[in-house]
Amino acid sequence: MMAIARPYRSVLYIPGSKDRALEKARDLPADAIIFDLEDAVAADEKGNARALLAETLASADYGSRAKIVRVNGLDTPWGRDDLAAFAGMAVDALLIPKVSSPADLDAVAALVPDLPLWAMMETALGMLNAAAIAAHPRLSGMVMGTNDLAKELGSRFRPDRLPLQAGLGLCLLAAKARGLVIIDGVYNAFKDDDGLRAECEQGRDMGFDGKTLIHPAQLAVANTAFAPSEAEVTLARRQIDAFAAAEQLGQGVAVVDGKIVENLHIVTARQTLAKAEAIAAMDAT
Ligand SMILES: CC(C)(COP(=O)(O)OP(=O)(O)OC[C@H]1O[C@@H](n2cnc3c(N)ncnc32)[C@H](O)[C@@H]1OP(=O)(O)O)[C@@H](O)C(=O)NCCC(=O)NCCSC(=O)C[C@H](O)C(=O)O
Ligand SMILES: [Mg+2]
Repeated sequence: MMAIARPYRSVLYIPGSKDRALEKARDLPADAIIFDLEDAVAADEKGNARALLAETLASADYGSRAKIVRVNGLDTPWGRDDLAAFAGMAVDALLIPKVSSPADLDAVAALVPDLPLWAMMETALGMLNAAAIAAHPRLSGMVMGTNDLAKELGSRFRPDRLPLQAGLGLCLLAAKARGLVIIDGVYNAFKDDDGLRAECEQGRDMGFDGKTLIHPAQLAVANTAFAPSEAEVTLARRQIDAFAAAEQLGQGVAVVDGKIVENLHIVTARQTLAKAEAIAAMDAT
């Protein structure tokens, strides 16, 4: 498993057609931005949004935020033109919607020789093929599309997301097995902070790197939920110190707060500290 090199606590969707939102995002505390040409843009706005976004990304400075463009699928009238417009741009990745099999990524990879690809995981077939999709050599990230997934499953929205757990778990396993970034789906009720917090906590507990968001008001909750807390950082330091002291005595196990600490826990502790440092560096920019 590969440690993530940059934080992805908050990944904000911005409709590529909304110039005010595109401008505002330059100053928002998002770790990454998904510039969306797919579902957030109406059919008769697709061409204008593509042109506006290409012009914006060529000229605007989004600082250290990761820049990801979600294109339309190749099975739509706009997919090919989207890929042509952004294949040579200085963005961090292209996000491909509704990826159901590695062949969907092959088709994009043939048209985009260089950029890393990310996959929207949001179809029933995509859940079943998650391991094969994650193994694609051009893939570096996955994003859960929980709205489309719920639509395909015919499931109801529940606070515990029980109907989605199988899909979330399969994609998480697939991504982690290949060292990919994996981001949880959106929380639609963008004025409900408590509901968002609960869903972020659930995603963090499961192992997601962060959450996709639809409104700036959701940033603070996600940034807090997916960062190591002060207590976690303090515990990580104490575990590292205690284990080092145990090793000095020729022992392979330490005890902290009544719990054993072995070498594997030190790996996690070091990852916690590395993540906290990466976040501090991000927040300082
Ligand atoms: C949800 C919204 C339509 C709400 O828009 P609005 O009513 O304009 O919100 P506010 O008036 O509260 O906005 C306040 C200011 O914030 C800016 N703003 C709003 N949203 C964003 C944003 N996403 N990024 C940046 N800035 C944003 C407004 O411009 C206002 O600025 P100011 O004028 O200075 O006050 C709207 O938030 C929205 O369109 N959100 C994005 C929706 C979207 O991207 N949907 C597609 C992705 S979700 C999806 O597809 C998931 C997946 O595929 C699945 O299947 O699950
Ligand atoms: Mg979707």
